[in-house]
Amino acid sequence: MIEDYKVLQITERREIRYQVLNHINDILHSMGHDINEYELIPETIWPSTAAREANEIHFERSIIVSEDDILLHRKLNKNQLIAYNLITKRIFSNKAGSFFIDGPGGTGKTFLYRALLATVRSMGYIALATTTSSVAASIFLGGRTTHSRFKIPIEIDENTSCNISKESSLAGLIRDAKLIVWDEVSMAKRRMLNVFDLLLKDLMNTNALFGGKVIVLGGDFRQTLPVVRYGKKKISLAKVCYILAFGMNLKN
Ligand SMILES: Nc1ncnc2c1ncn2[C@@H]1O[C@H](COP(=O)(O)OP(=O)(O)OP(=O)(O)O)[C@@H](O)[C@H]1O
Repeated sequence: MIEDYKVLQITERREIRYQVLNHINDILHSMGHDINEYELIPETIWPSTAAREANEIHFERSIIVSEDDILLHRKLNKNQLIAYNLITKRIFSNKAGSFFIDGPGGTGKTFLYRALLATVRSMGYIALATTTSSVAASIFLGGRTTHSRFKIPIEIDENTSCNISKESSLAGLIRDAKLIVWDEVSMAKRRMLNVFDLLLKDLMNTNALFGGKVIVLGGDFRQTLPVVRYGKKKISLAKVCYILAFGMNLKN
């Protein structure tokens, strides 16, 4: 490998060594490892952005669901079970579906998402868990902010699009996802929904809402429901999503 780098006319030995270690680290990252964990070299090698992404994708594709989570669906209450059955039916019949779990904090939304994610993942499929805020993202296994998972810029305007190439492994992961959960959607800018919708349409090569995927949005929209651009019109999510209202507080 060192000889390969010499061809690139890098003359300094230290720089060649550094480039080679970086390259090895990138390969290890694609397999879910990091060169520093082996304690073979004194310096710390930081992974490149591409390697970090490869590592995350490896993680998403190999999530192991705990026994407890696999059994969560058996504990669902009546409202949660109705939602769970409707959503899983769409997922496993390969049909599109947009659902909106509408409920204030403490009404069992997260519990339902965890049951759905566990069911899909335990069958070897990809399910992506995202939330608008980073604090909430940490509740889920593999949880990420929606901005970071779909590379949606923080500052968005009419012309914003996501920074994901169609050929990238991240695009492949999103295309493969049987389920995408986005909690706290009520805290996101409305335009973010449009950008998300356009990304999925583009990746799935279709004009169907959210690329024809099964999408579970959640949040508390007592006063307003967000709008999303559908074709050329802007329409309320209430018109295109199956709304499932959770009302009873389950805390304590
Ligand atoms: N079916 C259930 N069986 C047992 N406990 C449940 C069930 N559903 C929810 N809970 C519990 O009720 C509490 C509130 O549920 P959960 O966190 O899912 O609500 P939430 O709507 O997501 O609220 P928040 O937005 O504040 O997180 C949690 O402690 C959760 O473990």
